[in-house]
Amino acid sequence: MTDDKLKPLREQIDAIDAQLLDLLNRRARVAQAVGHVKAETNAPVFRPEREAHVLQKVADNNGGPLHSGDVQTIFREIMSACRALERRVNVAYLGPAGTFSEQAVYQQFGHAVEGVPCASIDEVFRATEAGTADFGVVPVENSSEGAINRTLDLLLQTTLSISGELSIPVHHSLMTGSGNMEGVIRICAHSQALAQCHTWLNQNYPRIERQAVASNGEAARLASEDPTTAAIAGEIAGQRYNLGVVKAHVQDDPHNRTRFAVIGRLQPTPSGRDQTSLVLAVPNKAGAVHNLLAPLAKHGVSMTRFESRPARIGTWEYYFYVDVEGHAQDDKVINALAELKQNAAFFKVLGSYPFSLY
Ligand SMILES: C=C(O[C@@H]1C=C(C(=O)O)C=C[C@H]1O)C(=O)O
Repeated sequence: MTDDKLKPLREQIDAIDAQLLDLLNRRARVAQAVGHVKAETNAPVFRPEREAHVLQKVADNNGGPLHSGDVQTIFREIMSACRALERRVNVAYLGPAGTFSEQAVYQQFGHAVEGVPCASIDEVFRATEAGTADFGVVPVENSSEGAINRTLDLLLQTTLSISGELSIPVHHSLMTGSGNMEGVIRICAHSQALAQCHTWLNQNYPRIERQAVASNGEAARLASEDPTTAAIAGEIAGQRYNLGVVKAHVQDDPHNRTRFAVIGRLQPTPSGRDQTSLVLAVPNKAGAVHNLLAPLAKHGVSMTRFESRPARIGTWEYYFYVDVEGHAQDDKVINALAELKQNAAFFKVLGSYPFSLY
């Protein structure tokens, strides 16, 4: 009876799917043509400002009932597949497979990319600088634990630019091979993850040893090989290593998120909704930080982030990591940066890139 009613509706869906498939392949052929034009001039395959534009347009034009965020996810994957016909881009990230960094790669580039898992954040920078990878994805900041210092230090020295940013929700689970805690004598995770679950662990497993390891993916791998080890990691890492969930959502903050930067040689052109990241240092004298930032207000440039990091030269001097709204090619940003540079003892533009949708 139900099936009788479903049959004509499913026939409609089949007919629409056939049209969608045809349209998708028409789009793909145009992307191939774009690829040929780019190949002639050696132009970059991945254009984040153009992809940001396409995603903004589909959200603006979306008449529903599909949610705009879901439509954007679909179009992210369509563009990823089309881009892969031009060339599959390689993206380095903090591995092993199954980490939140890998999830961030797919959220930014879609799934039609070649992920290059690296053993450390340093190696992500090295692989991208050496050209083994076209881009790298590195964690910059966690909403509970603050800045990822190693990334900030490496950004200071690198010849690469920031060409994008994104943030993803970070939910941790406690997992073991058996799915329970019997016989478990240690809980492994990356030090950031242990810190993000600190209160929960103190309340629930105060007597079990905690061991920091290179990544949550590595913790999941260890737990899969040793019944006395539990891992704290994302569920994707747990699935990859066949772990059972003892308890989901063990992070202290339910809204825990991590922000990632995309690093590469590409310097995106203005998309209309951009952000610029800078590093600055000031001479060590009274009022210096205030003077340093005054040009931003003067030229109407909003600051969206301000982070300090010791210069580690033995004195109380700091590098300031500053994000501002706008692209380094926008007139008011050009003027503000020129003045900032005059007052700064150190000045580096890390990159201008489209504002993240996430
Ligand atoms: C097709 C292009 O190449 C890539 C694929 C895009 C797409 O599928 O819409 C958009 C930007 C590029 O990352 C392009 O540059 O227009």
